[in-house]
Amino acid sequence: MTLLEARDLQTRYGPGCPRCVESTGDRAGTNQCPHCGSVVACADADLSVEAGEVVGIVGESGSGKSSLAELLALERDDDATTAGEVHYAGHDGNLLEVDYETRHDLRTGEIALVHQHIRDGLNLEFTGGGNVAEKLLSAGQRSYEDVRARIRELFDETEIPVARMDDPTSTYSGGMQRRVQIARALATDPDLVVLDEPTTGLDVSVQARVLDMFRRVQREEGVAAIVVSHDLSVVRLLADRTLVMRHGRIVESGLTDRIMEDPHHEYTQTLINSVI
Ligand SMILES: Nc1ncnc2c1ncn2[C@@H]1O[C@H](COP(=O)(O)OP(=O)(O)OP(=O)(O)O)[C@@H](O)[C@H]1O
Repeated sequence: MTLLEARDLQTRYGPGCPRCVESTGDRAGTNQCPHCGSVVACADADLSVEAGEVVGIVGESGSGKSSLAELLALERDDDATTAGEVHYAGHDGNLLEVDYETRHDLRTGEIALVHQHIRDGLNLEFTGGGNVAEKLLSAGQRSYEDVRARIRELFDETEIPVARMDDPTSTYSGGMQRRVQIARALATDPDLVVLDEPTTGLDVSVQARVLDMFRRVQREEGVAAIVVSHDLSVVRLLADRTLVMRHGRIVESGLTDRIMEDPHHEYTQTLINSVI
């Protein structure tokens, strides 16, 4: 079953002009319009995600991965002008055009975003449990006991010591903070989790443990995911299918194994050679 289908997604920063899209992208070798100076962070982006599937988005810094991921996670950036369509199973119409309440319901229920920067996703002054509780409360849960029980379950699942749930999140290690973000994202049993650079700021050994944990939970829960990373090894570990972005465009897509073994685009070949 197709969970999410996106067509012609576009995010632009700046005033824009009629030539922005044709003057940027892979062939133009830039994401900045030479006529008006706007940055076309992503354009012409089509993709779909099946239920339970993991789709990776990889590309160098500035290639537009976060911009695309934010559109897919229904995150609004007031600095940006956006266009395109996002359709989601069980909902009519284009989700980029729905009212605030519908967007809020989707984002506290079915679609969860794990931000690249911890501070965008967590309040470090709250306890670890409090960060997860906030999400449960905004999704309508009211019983104190049920909320505490769910937090314990989620801490267990994401391998955070339950005994630390009432400690301020600022006292957690980087790996634990990332786990709290994931626990918070999973709290309302979403169908889709968007992970933006899940390994940012973590040591290599901690990265591996967080990714292994996420892979296990993702499979056990059957939740679909979009994983954004500049690091091909992250996408290789998690993603069934991969999209490669450059200068704000998807330049290659396919099964992750195929992309790794037989990359078609010159840029993908360079990315792969740089990690081998
Ligand atoms: N608020 C903003 N104002 C102006 N330009 C922006 C803004 N946010 C992003 N951009 C530009 O949009 C382009 C795409 O940025 P984006 O963050 O989506 O890329 P990315 O591939 O996720 O990069 P990174 O891995 O470094 O986060 C970049 O050129 C960036 O400078």
